[in-house]
Amino acid sequence: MIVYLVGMPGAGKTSCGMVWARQLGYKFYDMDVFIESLHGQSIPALFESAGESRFREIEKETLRLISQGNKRIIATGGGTPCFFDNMAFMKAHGLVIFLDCPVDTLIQRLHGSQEQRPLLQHCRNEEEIRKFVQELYEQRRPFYEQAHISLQNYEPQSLPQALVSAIQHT
Ligand SMILES: Nc1ncnc2c1ncn2[C@@H]1O[C@H](COP(=O)(O)OP(=O)(O)O)[C@@H](O)[C@H]1O
Ligand SMILES: O=C(O)C1=C[C@@H](OP(=O)(O)O)[C@@H](O)[C@H](O)C1
Ligand SMILES: [Mg+2]
Repeated sequence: MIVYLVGMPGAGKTSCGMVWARQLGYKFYDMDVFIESLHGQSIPALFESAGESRFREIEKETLRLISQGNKRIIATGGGTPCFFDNMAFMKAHGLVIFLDCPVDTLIQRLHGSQEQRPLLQHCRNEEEIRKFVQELYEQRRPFYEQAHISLQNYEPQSLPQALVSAIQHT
């Protein structure tokens, strides 16, 4: 079983995926980290040098590359399910979990971590982050909602029962 975590930047895909994988005895892969080591560049540097559309192609290739094997949790990037046929691909290859985090929480978490997140680099203050994140969320929600399971009120410290049950039943 491959478990894909999808959701907005700051939703906790990376932090939850790492801990839940350990608790399940699964391997953990973070797509952004994988891309960074494969290309020897940070995500912001890759956006800068190659541009977003090339990044999306790399992301698509990487998704296919790490979707081999079993017992792994993959933390995707926030945009992964929204480009090409990535969502259909993930649904066909495993269990897709939407980490559905309130926009207010996202804004709190993203404020101050803009350097690592190229999409937010143009935002000059909290108000601009709010507007950008709200619009992005509205635009992406139709993709995220195609996930097999949506989770709210999750945290890294507690492995969601819905995830455990879904794994047991497949
Ligand atoms: N309950 C929580 N669940 C997930 N992340 C949390 C929580 N509380 C605080 N955080 C923090 O929010 C940030 C989430 O970022 P990250 O895991 O990188 O998200 P993503 O990979 O979805 O962009 C981290 O700094 C993490 O420490
Ligand atoms: O939302 C996006 O389009 C992106 C989210 C990032 O990952 P996180 O969701 O882990 O921040 C990273 O893949 C890249 O900066 C683009
Ligand atoms: Mg992440």
